[in-house]
Amino acid sequence: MATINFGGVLEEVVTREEFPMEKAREVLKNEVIAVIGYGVQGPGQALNLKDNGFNVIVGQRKNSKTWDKAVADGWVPGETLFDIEEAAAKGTIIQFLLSDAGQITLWPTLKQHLTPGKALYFSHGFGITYKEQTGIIPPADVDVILVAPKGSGTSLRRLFLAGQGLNSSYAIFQDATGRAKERVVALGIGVGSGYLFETDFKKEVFSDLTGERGSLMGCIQGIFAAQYETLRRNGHSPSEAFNETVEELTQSLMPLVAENGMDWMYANCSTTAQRGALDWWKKFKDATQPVFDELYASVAAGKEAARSIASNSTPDYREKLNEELKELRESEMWQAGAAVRKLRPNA
Ligand SMILES: NC(=O)c1ccc[n+]([C@@H]2O[C@H](COP(=O)([O-])OP(=O)(O)OC[C@H]3O[C@@H](n4cnc5c(N)ncnc54)[C@H](O)[C@@H]3O)[C@@H](O)[C@H]2O)c1
Ligand SMILES: CC(C)(O)[C@@H](O)C(=O)O
Ligand SMILES: [Mg+2]
Ligand SMILES: [Mg+2]
Repeated sequence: MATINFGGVLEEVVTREEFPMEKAREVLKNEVIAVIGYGVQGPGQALNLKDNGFNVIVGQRKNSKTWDKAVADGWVPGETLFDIEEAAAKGTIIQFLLSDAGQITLWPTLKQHLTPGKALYFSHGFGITYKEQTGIIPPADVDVILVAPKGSGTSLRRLFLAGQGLNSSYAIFQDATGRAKERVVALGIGVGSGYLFETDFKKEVFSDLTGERGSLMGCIQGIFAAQYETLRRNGHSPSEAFNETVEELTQSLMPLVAENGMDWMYANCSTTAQRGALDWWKKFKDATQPVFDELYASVAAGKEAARSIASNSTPDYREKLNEELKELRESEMWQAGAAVRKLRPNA
């Protein structure tokens, strides 16, 4: 563990220097890692583990699109690809990577395969933290661990293929074997994490649900839509409104923030822009703070979990989500975006 100062607060971080891939392979050399579910995280984690030299199998529903995707990705039926129950029976570490709602349906089946000494692995604190709603209560004689990549499974795989990594949170809920720590850290390194930040299941799910509903996904779309509408109402063309709301942010300014922070990005803009941004950011913070507080309270009360479980458990949940995504895609702002993307000089 390295002690690192985060803005004045000291935290322990696991690094690849102290826990290299060789050590991770040694720790897991006798394990069969069964990745259950092949949606977004499933492929990223399973393929990274396989390419890193771990013993991995995939469990997926037969006769499904994702089964075919797994075959196309190189998993071999009967050798490294099985139906869910068979994979769960074979695995000594079970990576439960169905959707959070799907985990509830599968739980009664899966728990029968959690024999003593196995490890149950999650990439989200959801199932365990909201146990009153999910019914996911593991037996006492298995390890219960978490590695949650802080980003999309798609990015986890892309960054791995680019020779980089994506940082993850890790947590131990239950250490039945005395090996939970080495297992979880080895898995974190194996799935392609760069650094591993310690947390617990509850903190992981509360922060993750807040982040994706907030600044990462929900809030960002809301702010884009509001600014775009203001510009359009005042007679600006769709291309001008989109460029000034989204394109410049993703193409020019966010890479500067990612590289060296907000003040660095500001410093690379005009003093006119700096004056305005420094004046206005606090107004935006004050306007949105009550919404963030409401959001966190809803997460902590289990209301976001209830909403997600109810809506993602209906037989047509995927079609319903796709309908709403289509509405977003077909809005003028994102249609303008599609046209703007085609005009990127490097495209
Ligand atoms: N998507 C991400 O990049 C991401 C990032 C970090 C953590 N996570 C967490 O990782 C886990 C997996 O997320 P995901 O986005 O990969 O999941 P997903 O929504 O893509 O679903 C994964 C698989 O579950 C299957 N599934 C859903 N309901 C099922 C059911 N009733 N029976 C059998 N299979 C069913 C789906 O067909 C799919 O193949 C979740 O706990 C999620 O919160 C996801
Ligand atoms: C990729 C995210 C948003 O970080 C993850 O939390 C998810 O739920 O997909
Ligand atoms: Mg999430
Ligand atoms: Mg997340």
